[in-house]
Amino acid sequence: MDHNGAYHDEDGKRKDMNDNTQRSNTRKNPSRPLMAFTGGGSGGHVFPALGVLDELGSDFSRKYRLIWLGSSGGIEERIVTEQGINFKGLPAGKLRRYLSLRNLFDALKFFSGIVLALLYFLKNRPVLLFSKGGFVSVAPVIAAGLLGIPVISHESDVDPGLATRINRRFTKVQCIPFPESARFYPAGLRVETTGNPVRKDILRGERSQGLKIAGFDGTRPVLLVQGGSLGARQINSFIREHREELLAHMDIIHQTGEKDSQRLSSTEDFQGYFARPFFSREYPHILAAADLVLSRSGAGSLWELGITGKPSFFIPLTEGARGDQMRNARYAEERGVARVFHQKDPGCKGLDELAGALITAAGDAELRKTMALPWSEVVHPHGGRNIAEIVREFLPEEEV
Ligand SMILES: CC(=O)N[C@H]1[C@@H](OP(=O)(O)OP(=O)(O)OC[C@H]2O[C@@H](n3ccc(=O)[nH]c3=O)[C@H](O)[C@@H]2O)O[C@H](CO)[C@@H](O)[C@@H]1O
Repeated sequence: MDHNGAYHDEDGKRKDMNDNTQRSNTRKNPSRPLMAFTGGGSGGHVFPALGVLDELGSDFSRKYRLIWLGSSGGIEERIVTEQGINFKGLPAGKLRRYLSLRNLFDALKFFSGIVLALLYFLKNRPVLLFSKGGFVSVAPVIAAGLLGIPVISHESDVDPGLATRINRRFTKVQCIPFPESARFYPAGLRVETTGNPVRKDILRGERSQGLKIAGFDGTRPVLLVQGGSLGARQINSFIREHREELLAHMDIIHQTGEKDSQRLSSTEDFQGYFARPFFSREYPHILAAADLVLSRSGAGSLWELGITGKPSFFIPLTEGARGDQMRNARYAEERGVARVFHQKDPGCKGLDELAGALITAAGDAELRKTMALPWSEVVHPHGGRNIAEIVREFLPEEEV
């Protein structure tokens, strides 16, 4: 990729950043060494790896074939193939924390995932496996560990998820977001505080483009409401309840997720309200148009809102989750860059205070500036570069 953000294909032809084949690696050339990636279950387990690939650059994509091992039909398959990266689907169950007959089927899927990954690796011998976590990553990581293929693992959250905890036995280097996260890993494992990688497109969004997509004229402050890669029912209910009150003070762009999109976008005739299930290539422009953001506190969103300096209001996902989003959100709030709201957690402001807080911030540009300023002390844009340096340590010398 050159400094203008354009890529060059194998014949040296320049490609625009909006070209779907920008990371194109689908041309088969078996003589090139293979680098494998794994992870999935949500966008948060895929998008950060694109930030690492951006830093490895077009030279790397010319010299290496890339393969992503994920669950067939999962969100990772769509994101990765959209980026022109080869995808291999593996059977992957869910890791449930309760008894269910489905656990038996999922255990079978899990073991067949290990066998399939072993067979794939034996045949194709990748030089390295980069794991972005999520349960689907466990089988390939175990297979790589058994075959002595080096594994670099990256965890985006303050504390590791179950997949990362299992994977660390097979991992050569564990990359973490914050220095405070190191305490969750055993002594003897090489742990590197790299930060979280963010895909470069995120910094290339244009406000005017975002306003155009939403059909807004930019005279009123814009609130972006987003629920992570899958949408968020609780946030959607909040917006349904308070939409008219909020629309009296601001325009709203709302990423609803697929499940709620019908219910919310059927009422799209509200003036100043624009809803879509998911923003794909437009997302950086949509983010650039936002003056303030109401969001889940997945680690991916947290870093992207941070490096683009957005005043942020979080409703962490807690139902059925291990509490990672609450810890991410609190980490940001303690450092003064976000406000955290929750229905049940007594340590947070209640949702009944949220509409008022958003209206106050929308009407006060100085307050928004004060809220956004300390972000640069919490996150940084070098996560991808830091991880790319570690990746290079493991590549055969003549290929780097
Ligand atoms: C339900 C679940 O397990 N959530 C986890 C998941 O978050 P999840 O994937 O839901 O959310 P994240 O905030 O981490 O990532 C969302 C990603 O989606 C992208 N985006 C979002 C909206 C949109 O319209 N278009 C778009 O491209 C954002 O740019 C971002 O990169 O992984 C995170 C990182 O491991 C964890 O912290 C979360 O706890």
